[in-house]
Amino acid sequence: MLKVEHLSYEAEENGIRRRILSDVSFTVEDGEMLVVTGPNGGGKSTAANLIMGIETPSQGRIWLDGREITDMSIDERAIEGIGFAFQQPPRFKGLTVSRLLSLAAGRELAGKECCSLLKAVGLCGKEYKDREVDNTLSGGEMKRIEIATVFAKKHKLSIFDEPEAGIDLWSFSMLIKQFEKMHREKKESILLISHQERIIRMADRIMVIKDGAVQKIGKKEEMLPSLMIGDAGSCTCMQHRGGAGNETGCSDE
Ligand SMILES: Nc1ncnc2c1ncn2[C@@H]1O[C@H](COP(=O)(O)OP(=O)(O)OP(=O)(O)O)[C@@H](O)[C@H]1O
Repeated sequence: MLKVEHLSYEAEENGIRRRILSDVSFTVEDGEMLVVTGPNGGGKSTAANLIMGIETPSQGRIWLDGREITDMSIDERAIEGIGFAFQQPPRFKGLTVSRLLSLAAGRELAGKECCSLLKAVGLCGKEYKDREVDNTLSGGEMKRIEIATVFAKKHKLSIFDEPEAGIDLWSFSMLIKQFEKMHREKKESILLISHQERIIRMADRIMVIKDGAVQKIGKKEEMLPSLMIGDAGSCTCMQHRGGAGNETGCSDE
């Protein structure tokens, strides 16, 4: 279980300190899917970055399975069992996709394993596994490879920051199936940041972050009616309705 207590974050911009996140507390229970939504600039990614250790909180504490991780590095948190898919994934020139997946898995993956991870995100393994993780990959391809790196290993908590961003409808449908499978198996907790209705509807609980604070948190059934009429502070969750299912057309599994 993830427990976040009284998390605050301040950043300096042009010499002025600005409070980005203010007294945010919540939990993600074992096997639970918590979807975080809310208006742009509300502080969702900042909260995720603080959990992963990418940013340091000015106040507050974080625990994973009863162990405090607040002062741990990103690497230590990864070892503790947190997986993270960035909103804007970094690129690594000189590294192949299969090498990146092996690094993420923590062991050397066979070609077939790489192909099946890539297939799960709608990419043809044969075409992509030997490509470099550099600027030659499109934004959507990069995003899907990043998500595959999280699928490469079992975590206690997997965090996905707007997995839908830049992804076409067909690949999105495949992605949804993967999230549904993960959720059904309940082997790990999932924190998903999203504006997408289909993702929001998968949640056990929904949390709305607005103006750097938790505006609302509750069970999906209680939260959905107000979200769907835009009561959550111009929540944009109805913008992107997922498309029809499709396969990669890849025969390498
Ligand atoms: N290091 C920083 N320095 C200055 N401002 C920052 C910093 N990090 C975040 N911010 C600001 O904090 C606010 C929250 O940003 P954040 O990326 O967490 O929002 P978000 O809810 O994830 O938004 P979106 O839905 O658009 O992805 C934004 O106004 C952003 O510009």
